[in-house]
Amino acid sequence: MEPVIKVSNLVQKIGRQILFNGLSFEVLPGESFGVFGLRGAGKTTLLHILAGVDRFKSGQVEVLGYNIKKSEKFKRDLGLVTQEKSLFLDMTVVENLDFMAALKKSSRSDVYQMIERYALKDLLAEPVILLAMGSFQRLSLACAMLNRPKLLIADEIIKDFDLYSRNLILRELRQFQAEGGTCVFGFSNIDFCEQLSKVGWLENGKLKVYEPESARAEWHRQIKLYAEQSDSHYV
Ligand SMILES: Nc1ncnc2c1ncn2[C@@H]1O[C@H](COP(=O)(O)OP(=O)(O)OP(=O)(O)O)[C@@H](O)[C@H]1O
Repeated sequence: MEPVIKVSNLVQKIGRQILFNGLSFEVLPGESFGVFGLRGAGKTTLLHILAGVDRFKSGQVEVLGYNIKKSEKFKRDLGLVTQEKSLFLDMTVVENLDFMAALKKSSRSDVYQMIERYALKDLLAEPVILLAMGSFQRLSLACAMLNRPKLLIADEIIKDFDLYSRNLILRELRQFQAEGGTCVFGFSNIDFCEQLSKVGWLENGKLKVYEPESARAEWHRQIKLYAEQSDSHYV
């Protein structure tokens, strides 16, 4: 099975800081790969490299069969949800969908399907800036899915928002994977492990791959160790 993502010896520097010191890993078709790490570990930077947004210092990155330094064709089959608000805030919901659909050469029926699937019908005339966080995230994912991608890259897709939006988004992600889609998520809440098939843990410039349950166990081990060390300072 050819990997959807193949990263070999990836090095990234920001100023003098070495953020990635030779990362190598693969993501297989249909996998749900979560990139985990503490604040500033480089989750967003790694996702942006995989999406072809950020340049990188050295190493090789292949996405959907393309060396991303040589070809941008992989972007046709990519859906992206970034961490910061990445819709047009001063346009309405339907204007965002229409504009994204035009860029991605999606059909009218794709737009209608997204409106239906992401329960956006009653929000079409709303300016995006007025949307509640859950609705905003439903629209972000709908826009990312307009081109029927093979690979979804999404940074902190589940946030602290309403349960309806959370359940709808998780349902759609499961459906996407059931149809053969591959996902890469950036996440910082360990409970998100439930949604994943693999976890890539970023720490000190390296990435270690865990089964989700082992990542959760490692997180709780570190928390316990940290609490014990903090307690011993006060003895
Ligand atoms: N454009 C930039 N200029 C300078 N420093 C940057 C830039 N982008 C990222 N950094 C630094 O690189 C490091 C990694 O940032 P990144 O946002 O990728 O981490 P993260 O794991 O996603 O963090 P968070 O959980 O806070 O989102 C941080 O130290 C950040 O300050």
